[in-house]
Parts: sequence; structure tokens; C-alpha cells
Amino acid sequence: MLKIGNIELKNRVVLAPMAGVCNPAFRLIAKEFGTGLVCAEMVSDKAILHGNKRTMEMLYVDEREKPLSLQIFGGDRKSLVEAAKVVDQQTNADIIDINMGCPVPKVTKCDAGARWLLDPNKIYEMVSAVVEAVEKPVTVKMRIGWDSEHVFAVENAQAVERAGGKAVSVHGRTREQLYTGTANWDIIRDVKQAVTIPVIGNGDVFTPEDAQKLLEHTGCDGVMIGRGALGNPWMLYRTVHYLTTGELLSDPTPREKMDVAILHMDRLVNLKGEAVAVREMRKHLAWYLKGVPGAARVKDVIMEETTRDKMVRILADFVESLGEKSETPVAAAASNRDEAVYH
Ligand SMILES: Cc1cc2nc3c(=O)[nH]c(=O)nc-3n(C[C@H](O)[C@H](O)[C@H](O)COP(=O)(O)O)c2cc1C
Repeated sequence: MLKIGNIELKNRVVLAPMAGVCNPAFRLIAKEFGTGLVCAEMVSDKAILHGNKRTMEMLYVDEREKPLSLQIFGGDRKSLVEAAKVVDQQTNADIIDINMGCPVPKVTKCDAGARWLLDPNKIYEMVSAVVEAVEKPVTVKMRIGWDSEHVFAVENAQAVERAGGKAVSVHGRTREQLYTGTANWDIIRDVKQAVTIPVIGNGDVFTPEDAQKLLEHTGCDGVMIGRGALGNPWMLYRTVHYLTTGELLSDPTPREKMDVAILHMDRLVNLKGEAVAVREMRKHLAWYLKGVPGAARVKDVIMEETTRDKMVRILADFVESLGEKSETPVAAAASNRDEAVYH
């Protein structure tokens, strides 16, 4: 069983932190689909200390999402520590994760995110300072290196371990690669062999079989799934099921997809209000509709809509036109969920 500090996970499947995606609406769906640990989108230390309404909403954790890891980023020791204390003392999160992989210049210019990958000493200092200041377990999520010339994944993970970090997640790409090329699972394996804390492997897991392969190849304690779950939380459920039983469940039917898309939208409406939810939902609907036969015509129309009801009507008519029932085991899991209301 995967244990991070004192937090026991019921399985080895982790939903990756994804900005603009991993808010309570999607995280709860991921949890209902059996995911062992869900990660929240990254939040800046400065924003937490500033305490504006939107940031404080980003720190909200529903009891049903637990265990949950909340990710912070920053470049200045004092403010990172202070922000970590806020997460420690004022949120319902179980784990405090530090972002060491964000590649965007706005973040790296502030000496935060992937910038740390060049300096194991800084990693040690920053992680030690946070560990000393908080009660909750501290983890780090990192890329394997800054660029192909600076791949310090092993040294960096060892610095995290020495500093008292309780686990490390490793995305098998450098900062320079962004999302191009393939994730290097060999280096994730090197990290796993070099530390004793749990290592969670990440990168290019799009099917349950990929998850199994990553775990076998790297010897990792857990597998983290990001893009494979976009518009496809079934991927999480199918992976948990495959890793536990060896059985490969079929993909969801279009009706199942639309049912969950509507649930997702309704939770976003509760969370953020209709205007924001509808805007945010456009990208999710594009993901949910990806690969659904005949969905191209619906996609174009739905992107123009500005209300929840109109979007739902289009989805309902589309599903009706397909005339299928949802009866697969995944549908049963989805229909067992209860309603979430966030205020
Ligand atoms: C839309 C999006 C947002 C992301 N936001 C974050 C983030 O907030 N924090 C983080 O550590 N990684 C973030 N990532 C990176 C993912 O957590 C993950 O490391 C990466 O997508 C590789 O995993 P995958 O191949 O399973 O997608 C993001 C990725 C995507 C696609």
C-alpha cells in the first residue's frame, strides 16, 4: 500500500495537479472514479499570502476528496514557508506539495517551479524550511531536469529526501521539452533506485496498460496521470481496476461521457457561478467529446453557447440521437456518486 508520511492511499493511482482543471468539481469526479490521491492545481505562495477571494477558493477542499495534495510554488523561502503554514493550518488538504516542474518563464523568472532543477542545494534549503514549519507531510513534484545538459533528477530527489520530503513525483521530461518528445522512464527508474521515499512516476500514461508498464519499468510506488484523464476520468477508474484485477474494462459509451460531462458542468456552476463555469466548460466539453463519433458538429455549436441549460440541451439531443443505454460497469460507478454542492 502506498503511504505518504502518515497518509495511506487506497491504491497507487494519482490524479496529476493540473492548473485550470483540478478544481473540486473535477477532483471529486476523479475521486468517485476510484483515484487513490487527487492533486489540486498549483497556487502561488504570494497569492496565498495576499489572500484574495479567488485564491482562497482554490484552497477549498471538500471532505469527500480526501486524501488530497495541495500544490504551492514560489521562489522566496520566507513567503513559501508562510504560504505553506496557511495551507497547513487553514485548509483541509492532507499533503503539501511543492512545484518544481512548472516550465513557464513567468514562474521560472521568479526563481520558482522548474528553476530549482538546476540547484539541489536550493531544493534542500527550501524543502527543509517548509518541512520544519508544517505538520502535514511535504512532497515535491519535479521534472527530470532543466534541459538535456542539466538532468539532475537523482541529486534533486536525494535532496528532497534529505530535507525530509515524504515522496517525490517525477515527470520524465526536462523543462526545455515542455510537452514534446516522450517521457524518459529510465530516469524515473534511476530516481526510484536512488531514494527510499515513495516515488510516483509521471508522463505519457494514456491507457491502463501504460500505467502497468510505467510501474514495471520504473519500480515506482505510484503512477500519476495527467492529460490521459482530461475529459476522461474513466481512464483513472479503468487504471485502478486494471492494476488491481488485471481486467481491462471497455471505454465509456458516449452517453456515459455526456452524463459525466453534465455532472462536471453542474458542479462547476455550483462552484464558480454559471458565467465562469460555461466558459471553463468549453475546453472540458471538447475533451469529453473527443473521439465520440459524430461529435464534431455538436462541438462547433456548443462552443457558442453561453448558458448551462443550452449546453445541456445540445448534449442531451446529441445523446438521444445516438439511442444507446449506459450499462457498463463504469456507468454503474458513475451513477453511484452523490451530488456535490459547493458554496
Ligand atoms: C492543463 C495542464 C495543467 C498543468 N498544471 C500543472 C500544475 O499546476 N502543477 C504541476 O506540477 N504540473 C502541472 N501540469 C503537468 C502535469 O501534472 C503532468 O506532470 C504532465 O501533464 C505530464 O503527465 P501526463 O503525460 O500524464 O499528462 C499540468 C499539465 C497540464 C496538461
